Amino acid sequence: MQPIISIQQLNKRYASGLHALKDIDLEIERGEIFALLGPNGAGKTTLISTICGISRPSSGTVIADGHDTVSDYRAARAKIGLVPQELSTDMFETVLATVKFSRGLFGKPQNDAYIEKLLRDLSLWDKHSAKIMTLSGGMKRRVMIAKALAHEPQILFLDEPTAGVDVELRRDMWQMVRGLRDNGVTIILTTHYIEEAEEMADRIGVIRRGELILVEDKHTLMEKLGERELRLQLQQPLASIPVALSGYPLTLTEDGSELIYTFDSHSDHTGIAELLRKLDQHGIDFRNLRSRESSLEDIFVSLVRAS
Ligand SMILES: Nc1ncnc2c1ncn2[C@@H]1O[C@H](COP(=O)(O)OP(=O)(O)OP(=O)(O)O)[C@@H](O)[C@H]1O
Repeated sequence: MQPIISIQQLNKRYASGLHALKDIDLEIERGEIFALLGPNGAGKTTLISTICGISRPSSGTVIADGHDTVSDYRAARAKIGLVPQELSTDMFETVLATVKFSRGLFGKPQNDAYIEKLLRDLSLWDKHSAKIMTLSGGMKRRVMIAKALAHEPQILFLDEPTAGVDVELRRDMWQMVRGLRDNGVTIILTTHYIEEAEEMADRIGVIRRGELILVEDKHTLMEKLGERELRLQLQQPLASIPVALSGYPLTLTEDGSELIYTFDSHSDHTGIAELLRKLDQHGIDFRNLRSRESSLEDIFVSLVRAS
């Protein structure tokens, strides 16, 4: 299948001289949820703005559903819905008028049935005649999504969709985004909440200092880079790791109460049995043993830290 977005050798230099995007190559598959991760200032918003045609590339091309985002801007933009980080709308307007107006901006004929379905899908229909200023923060965010989808785009960009939102609302948002994907919308989101990417994304892209350093299927990424950790809660705290154990990948917690052993989850030989024997030989008793797999967060932190 043809990718819905195809980005080739994309570069963006700001007037200040800052090289914000460096030789980005990326294809987004139709119908996927793609999460773009990166530390502050990595270039996520710049990448989204450039794909959406809001910011012009310095070089390279972006094709959105068959249309070049520079030479065929209007057609490309019509395929895209963008939910920006900041709430940006007329707070005195009603929900329905706001969403209808957005559709009109793209020259689409009025379609009351579509707008009603959209508002119902986003649990906003009850509020269609309410002024936006009277809505809760979560509802305002939904209105921003309804606005972005008013012209029936195939692609939806969500820039930090749940920043500052409480856990419950975040889960609602996730469910709603999945619902949109099930209706055939391709979704690209940026997030600081790694948990969000872990929960939602089919694929993950990591951007660091303007470079896309990794694009991978989420499960493959977690399998490939994941490590397991064994934590041994000691009966007696240790002041330091005994010399006899210095050859093992062990760390001691600051208070000396836990030994942490890290091992490759795919290796046939974990070395755990041998480690436990050694501990026994040296009279190190433990009262509890827990194992944990590294999360996407651990993987992400190690990726962006590596220089
Ligand atoms: N209009 C602009 N002019 C000059 N530099 C800019 C402009 N917009 C962004 N930058 C710079 O480009 C770099 C990338 O910024 P961008 O906002 O794309 O990062 P981000 O990954 O979205 O960050 P955050 O997670 O903080 O939102 C930063 O160094 C930023 O200061």
